[in-house]
Amino acid sequence: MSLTFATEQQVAVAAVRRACALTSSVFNKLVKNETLVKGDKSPVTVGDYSAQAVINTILGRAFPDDPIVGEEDAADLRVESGTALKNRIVELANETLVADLGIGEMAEWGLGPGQERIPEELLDAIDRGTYGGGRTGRMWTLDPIDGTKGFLRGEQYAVCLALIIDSKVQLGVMGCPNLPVDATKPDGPRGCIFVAVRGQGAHQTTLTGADPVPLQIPAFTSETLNFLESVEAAHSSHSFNDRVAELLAITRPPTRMDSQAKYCSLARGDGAVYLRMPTGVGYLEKIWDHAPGSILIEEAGGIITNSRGEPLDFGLGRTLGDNFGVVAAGKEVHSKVLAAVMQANKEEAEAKARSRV
Ligand SMILES: Nc1ncnc2c1ncn2[C@@H]1O[C@H](COP(=O)(O)O)[C@@H](O)[C@H]1OP(=O)(O)O
Ligand SMILES: [Mg+2]
Ligand SMILES: [Mg+2]
Ligand SMILES: [Mg+2]
Repeated sequence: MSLTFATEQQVAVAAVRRACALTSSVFNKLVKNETLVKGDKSPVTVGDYSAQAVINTILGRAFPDDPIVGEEDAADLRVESGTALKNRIVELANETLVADLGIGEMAEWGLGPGQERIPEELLDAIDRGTYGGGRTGRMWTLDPIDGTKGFLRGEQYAVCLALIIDSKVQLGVMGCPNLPVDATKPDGPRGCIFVAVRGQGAHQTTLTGADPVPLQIPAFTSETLNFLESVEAAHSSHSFNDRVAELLAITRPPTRMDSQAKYCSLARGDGAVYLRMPTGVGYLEKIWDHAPGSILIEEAGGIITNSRGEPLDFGLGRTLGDNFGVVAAGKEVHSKVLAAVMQANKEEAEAKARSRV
């Protein structure tokens, strides 16, 4: 393991880039009967499974000893009723793995012509993602498609991969195939990869790895402040954000966007604050939904905490534990937002107490 994580970065970027090519092609070919419904009712597509198969295959070859905390598992593909889906996933994953080598890619990672896997190897690769996480050791965390709802709507989604060592995120790579390269040109070219390495900063490239641009969260004035928030009202409280915006006298409307693309947008200054407060249904946030985004924000000069001002804890297992939300912003803005979040929380608690008497 090198201290600069140069190889890890190269492998992670290659894995995310290939997965982005796959998910884009799945979207273009997507037909309804290729969408499964998982126990949690979230739309799980053929894209989730095949992207996880591709990324875990590459990680497994490059770093055979590293465990992976991934969102998906192959259980539904190992039963008779999953055969058609499995065949489609095997075909797509292999198509992606055997594509010609791109910039910085190596055949020894199992990439390039002639590197097809048998179905069992690909299902096992998906199941490399079942690691439970924990306080110590080196591990990857993967969300093959974050923002499945955005993906299915043809809007924002992200392929998200991070390396965690002893509970601390050291490397984050996110691919956003539908994100405009330049937010001021929404109709311009789309597709970006975001990379952050602990102590080495953050940058954005195109999906092919071209045109690297360093990322630094800019300063915002009270007139330019605005929020980035989920599209889905079930995923974070829109009304809470409205109250915080009111307390901060924010006049610009929030930008609603699915997935960790919100972290990417924040890191390059498209929006000023990412606020994600629980909706009160007991949902626990997963580490793969925040690990790469959190290092991107920190390396772009920002701060990310929960609503109590504490750092997110990536050492608790597959989840972040008790859900106190997420507050991410540039350094100066973060403290102001946190104070307003605490004020809005206090008001909510007081209103609840009043309704009880
Ligand atoms: N009740 C919930 N509260 C918060 N996040 C949720 C909830 N249900 C699902 N999610 C997760 O929110 C993330 C997307 O967030 P956003 O709406 O900001 O794009 C997804 O990872 C999604 O998980 P999943 O991938 O299992 O669907
Ligand atoms: Mg999901
Ligand atoms: Mg997710
Ligand atoms: Mg997902």
